Amino acid sequence: MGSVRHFDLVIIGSGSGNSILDDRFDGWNVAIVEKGIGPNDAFGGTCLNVGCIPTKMFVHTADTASAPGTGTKLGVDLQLESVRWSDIRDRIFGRIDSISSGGEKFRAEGKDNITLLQGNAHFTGVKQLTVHTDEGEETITADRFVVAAGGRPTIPDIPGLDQVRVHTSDDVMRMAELPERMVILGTGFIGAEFAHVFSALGVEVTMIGRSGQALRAEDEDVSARFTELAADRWDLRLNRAVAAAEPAGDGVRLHLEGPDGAETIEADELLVAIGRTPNSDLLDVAAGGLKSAVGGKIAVDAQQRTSVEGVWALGDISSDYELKHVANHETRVVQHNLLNPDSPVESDHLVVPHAVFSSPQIAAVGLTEQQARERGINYVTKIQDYGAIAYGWAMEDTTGFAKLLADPDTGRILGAHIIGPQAPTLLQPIIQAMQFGLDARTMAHGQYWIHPAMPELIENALLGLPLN
Ligand SMILES: Cc1cc2nc3c(=O)[nH]c(=O)nc-3n(C[C@H](O)[C@H](O)[C@H](O)COP(=O)(O)OP(=O)(O)OC[C@H]3O[C@@H](n4cnc5c(N)ncnc54)[C@H](O)[C@@H]3O)c2cc1C
Ligand SMILES: NC(=O)c1ccc[n+]([C@@H]2O[C@H](COP(=O)([O-])OP(=O)(O)OC[C@H]3O[C@@H](n4cnc5c(N)ncnc54)[C@H](O)[C@@H]3O)[C@@H](O)[C@H]2O)c1
Repeated sequence: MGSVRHFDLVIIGSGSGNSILDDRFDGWNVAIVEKGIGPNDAFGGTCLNVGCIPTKMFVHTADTASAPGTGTKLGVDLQLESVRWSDIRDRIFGRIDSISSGGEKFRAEGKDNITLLQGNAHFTGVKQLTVHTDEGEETITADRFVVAAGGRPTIPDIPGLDQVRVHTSDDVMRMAELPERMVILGTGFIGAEFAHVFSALGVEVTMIGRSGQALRAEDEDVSARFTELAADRWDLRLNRAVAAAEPAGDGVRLHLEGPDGAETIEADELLVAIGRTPNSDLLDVAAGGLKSAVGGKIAVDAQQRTSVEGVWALGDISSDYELKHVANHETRVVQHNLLNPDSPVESDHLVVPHAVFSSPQIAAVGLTEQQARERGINYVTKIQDYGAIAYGWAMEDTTGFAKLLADPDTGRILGAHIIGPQAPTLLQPIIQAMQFGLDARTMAHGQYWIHPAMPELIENALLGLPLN
């Protein structure tokens, strides 16, 4: 081994890990290691480059393109004249790519005490990392490490898949042209969001799921409603296994096994969205002495400490949740614990919400009804339709609802599930109530609710809970 540079702190990953560094670290000698993500090897991690932010910019665009569908029932006939894909794509990435390259420049040149090492890294010992940069291989050590190396799209082992063009969320938003037909494998978050985006922009979408429901991790009523609506909008093939893939002209042909036997599907493009794999394998965390948890994630305690003293992990590589707001929270915990070793704090994962920005939107927090049942928890529910509140009449909504679960004796809110317009925004006051211990009765009666605004959905759901 040549000369080994030693740092006070090494951070692996420029997604959430990049937010650790502020002025309080000015006296520290820090290295941040990043291999680059997506087709352009970008700086700044998943959310900025290939995740939350571009997808939601596409979702908003898709919502706008869907306006004719919602206008008709209101008596407003609209027409979608054209979708300028390259303009949409370039507008979105014009904004994102410059933020990414600005962040990279700042990290590379902005502070004398921070070194940006660009390249693939893997552990070669406890608190020892080897980085493969363009200039060659460099081994570094540090007193403290933060592992924030995230995950990557999982590619299934399907015969013939290596012979066809496979898109993942990493590159599908940058396609040169919109295809006529797209097949999406997976009916989870990413499948549901991209099915909305591409179908709203005029692509014929076929969605393949291996179970009998789309978004099956959601509350059973929400998942059932979403599945029903998805089947109206897309060619939804459930209970299907993909037996093989092969090229078909310039596109792809999939051979499926389903309830009615064998079938084939052809499309111009294939998007695989069946979950994500933590990057702990590529990083060889075992060589660094880091213990793994279920699914290959790095095991951490409530302070985000790994099994090696002085090494923390956060975000997708260690968290049970693959959500940016969770990664951000864990980042703040690690930041505090680095700066205040004598008064460490713990991550709070008690009330973690999520949202799926499909059409309709979905947002949820707390227990699903199936979880409450399985755990033998005493609960009551109320399902409040959008169609039964004034703003729901204005929207002529006939499919959306909010479902609440609460403890019948104390009124404590146990879970909330919303499917319909602005679901994530409508959920936020419930998250607040659950986090700060506000019970359903006090929440419903103890404040004004703006009339006739959409949060009346929540007010009515709370009032309708059959509490003792
Ligand atoms: C399509 C999509 C949409 C999403 N939408 C949402 C959403 O709407 N809301 C939400 O809350 N969450 C969303 N997420 C999830 C969210 O993006 C992630 O939870 C979050 O970005 C994880 O952050 P992180 O810091 O843990 O990892 P990342 O941001 O993935 O950062 C890890 C970094 O480490 C680098 N790296 C990895 N291995 C190495 C190595 N060996 N050497 C050097 N560098 C390495 C990677 O290149 C990467 O830049 C979405 C995810 C996807 C894929
Ligand atoms: N709005 C958001 O917050 C948002 C958006 C996108 C992604 N994300 C995060 O990214 C993660 C990854 O998203 P995702 O949609 O890839 O994963 P997911 O876990 O949401 O869904 C994957 C789906 O693929 C299925 N599946 C797994 N293996 C399969 C196989 N071999 N063949 C067919 N189907 C298979 C699973 O049963 C599941 O239904 C999410 O779990 C989420 O945490 C969040």
